[in-house]
Amino acid sequence: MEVEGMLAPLSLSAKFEGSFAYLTVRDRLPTILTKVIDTIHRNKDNFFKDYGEEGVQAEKRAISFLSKMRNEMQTDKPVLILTDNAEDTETWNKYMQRQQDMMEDGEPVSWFKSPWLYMECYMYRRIREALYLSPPMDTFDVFKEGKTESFFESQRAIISVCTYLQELITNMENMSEVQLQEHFFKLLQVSLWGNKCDLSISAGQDNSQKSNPIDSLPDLQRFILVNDSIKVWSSLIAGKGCGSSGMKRGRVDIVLDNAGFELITDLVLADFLVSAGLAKQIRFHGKSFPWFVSDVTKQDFEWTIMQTMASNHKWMSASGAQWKHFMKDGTWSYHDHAFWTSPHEFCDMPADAADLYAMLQDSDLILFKGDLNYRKLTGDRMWEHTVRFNRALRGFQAAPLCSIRTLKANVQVGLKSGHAEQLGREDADWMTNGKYAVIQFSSPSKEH
Ligand SMILES: O=P(O)(O)OC[C@@]1(O)O[C@H](CO)[C@@H](O)[C@@H]1O
Ligand SMILES: [Mn+2]
Repeated sequence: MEVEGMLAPLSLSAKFEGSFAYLTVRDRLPTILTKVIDTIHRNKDNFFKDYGEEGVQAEKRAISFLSKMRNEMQTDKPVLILTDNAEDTETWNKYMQRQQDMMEDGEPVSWFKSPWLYMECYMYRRIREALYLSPPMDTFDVFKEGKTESFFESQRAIISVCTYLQELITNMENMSEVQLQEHFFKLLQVSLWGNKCDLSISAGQDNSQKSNPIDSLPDLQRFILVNDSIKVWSSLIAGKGCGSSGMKRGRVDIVLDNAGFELITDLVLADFLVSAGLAKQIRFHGKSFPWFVSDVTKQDFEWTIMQTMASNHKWMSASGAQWKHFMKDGTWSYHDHAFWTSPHEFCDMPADAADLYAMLQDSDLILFKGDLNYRKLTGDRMWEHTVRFNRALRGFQAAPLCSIRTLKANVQVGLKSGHAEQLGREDADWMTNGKYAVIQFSSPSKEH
């Protein structure tokens, strides 16, 4: 799928001392691991209550696996193959071989020498392995507490977006296309800024939404570096038209990122798309095991809808009830695939997850939420900032797609000449502090 004659730039890596990748592997990842160990330890009594002595042994075993990994990471030991014989174990081990083949002078793949994207994903897969090898703890979500807290701490913001949605739906019939478009732009931005609330960048510290998200939009506008909303709108309108001619069916795929407030903003956006007739079907894609601290799993997805329904706020519970209904009648569906919890760049998808690629190809629009998805779309590489987004996708063109992301890693393409330099002068951390954002669109019909 790679465009001929153009090599991809180097991967971001902790081998570049002082870089954000380096600081993440040196500081943030061990902090996250320590919190994971602490969470498991704090739940010891519960494991005993549920499983007796077997539960206590499992707790010890999991903690010992995780402490060992923390030590390997901090002393830059070679990365180990996975031994848990899960559905994706072989793929992961093959990927390690691929990385090994790319190492200079046959040096072993290791935490501080290999691509950051790979090593960070690998840490979450190893957490999974530690639990998998410690039954009956294999289904325990070490990040559940944090995700639940972040949901409850964003209650007021959740109520305000649900109220906004319900008022919008009540008045929708009399709205012109221009008015609908305006509301779409607003909800897309609410979903964009929802991405500030991830728990990986804050190493698990509270990062919930406190202010009214709709009121904050005008002040935040100037932090959106690229805003392709109008192109996203056009592709929705085009998808709608195709439905009647029997081509595509008004399908929108949302590749989810974080649970908590961000997930609510995605559900509100999805509800709006269906209620306004801009989409007939929404497919949500989540993770098949706990990932990057706050990412959505099936359990989180279902829990969030149930909690929203159970609220004693009228508009919040009405939203939850509507979402449950969408799930029940198939208008909405939830999917997971091992590829989303793999270390692959998305340009690998046609070769490494052909079934998922084929599924995405019948979408009218794919919305990729969050920073990690942007890193995987662009391969987490040191692209020049002026390189076009289409080029950085390196052939990943399943369908029209849009990345909605606050910047939390040193990769950003598609900027005008001079823009990155200006940002660098104003704010040295512009690429990693989550203050800036992009809504970046790419369509397969455009040349690379
Ligand atoms: O994908 P998300 O939730 O927007 O961000 C996840 C993330 O915060 O985790 C890493 C830090 O550990 C960052 O590089 C990355 O941006
Ligand atoms: Mn995330």
